Amino acid sequence: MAALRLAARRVPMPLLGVRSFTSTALRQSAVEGINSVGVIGAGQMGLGIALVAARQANLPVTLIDTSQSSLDNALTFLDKLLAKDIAKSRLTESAAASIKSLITPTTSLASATASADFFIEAVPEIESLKLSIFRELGATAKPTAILATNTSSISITKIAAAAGPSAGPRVVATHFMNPVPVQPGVEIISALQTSPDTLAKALALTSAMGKTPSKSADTPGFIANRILMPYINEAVICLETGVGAREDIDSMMKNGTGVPMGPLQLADFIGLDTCLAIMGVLYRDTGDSKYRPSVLLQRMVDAGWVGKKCGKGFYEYK
Ligand SMILES: NC(=O)c1ccc[n+]([C@@H]2O[C@H](COP(=O)([O-])OP(=O)(O)OC[C@H]3O[C@@H](n4cnc5c(N)ncnc54)[C@H](O)[C@@H]3O)[C@@H](O)[C@H]2O)c1
Repeated sequence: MAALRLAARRVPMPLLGVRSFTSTALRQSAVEGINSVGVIGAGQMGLGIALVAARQANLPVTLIDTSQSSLDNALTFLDKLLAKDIAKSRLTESAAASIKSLITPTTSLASATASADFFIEAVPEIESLKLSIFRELGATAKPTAILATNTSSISITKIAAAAGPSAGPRVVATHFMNPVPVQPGVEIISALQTSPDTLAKALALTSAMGKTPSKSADTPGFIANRILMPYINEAVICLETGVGAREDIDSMMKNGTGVPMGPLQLADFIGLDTCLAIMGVLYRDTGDSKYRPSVLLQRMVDAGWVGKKCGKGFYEYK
């Protein structure tokens, strides 16, 4: 339950009104050699990662998404998050404006490859998509750039192989927890190819982003999802087989284990498509039937009811 207890923690945001934001020219990087970050994918994880890179590490971020509407939604959400912190006196208006000015949205990956020293990929959990992005990064990013993935379950070694032999040692996983601005945990996963320098830079940058990194081996699900996903999957099986109603399942786990939300609501927040993809990897890569995804989870995804991000999952969202 360590992962769940972690999820229950609420971390106070630092008072950034007193922090000085400097111009790009004067900026002192928190991590040697890392002066700018490229975040690929502006969904719920990518936006959060971009925000903490700008806010905590004070680094300029290029936020790349192939969908203009995803970028528009991300910027609207960013404004909302910053406004909330201004309203709670956790941020001054000028600090919020500085943070926002550090984030540059674009639909073109090519526009970031010449400048970014550290990429963090956060596109959907689709293996072929991630492999094609790392193939491109391996061929076009700066020869010193660190290439990190936020994958929840896909083999980092396979992703590093796609980047090619010269880029492979610079590939690593920085697996942030959701919601990124709130959760302090991040898993750092090394591929077989990852060099000690890449690992050190990933640990240093995530620490500068205000996170507490834990190292994990490149095994299916790593630490967090090896523990969390079977728990969520079992909750869906409980619903499917009539062991309990959704409210009873969530209420029991919430009030019985001290987590901030029950497993079905948490699945809605993560995205049922993401949960299904992770269970699929755990099942396929271990061959162990204890990881078989629940039929109901598959059917919810078939229906397009993938959780909070689409307005409907196990619960409805406006
Ligand atoms: N949701 C979670 O709780 C959670 C937690 C930890 C890790 N992750 C992992 O983070 C990654 C992203 O998850 P998410 O929940 O943010 O997904 P999401 O669906 O919210 O966002 C993905 C974004 O990627 C964009 N995209 C698709 N193809 C692209 C491309 N070729 N180039 C650039 N952008 C592209 C989409 O337009 C979308 O905006 C996944 O690998 C997921 O497993 C998710």
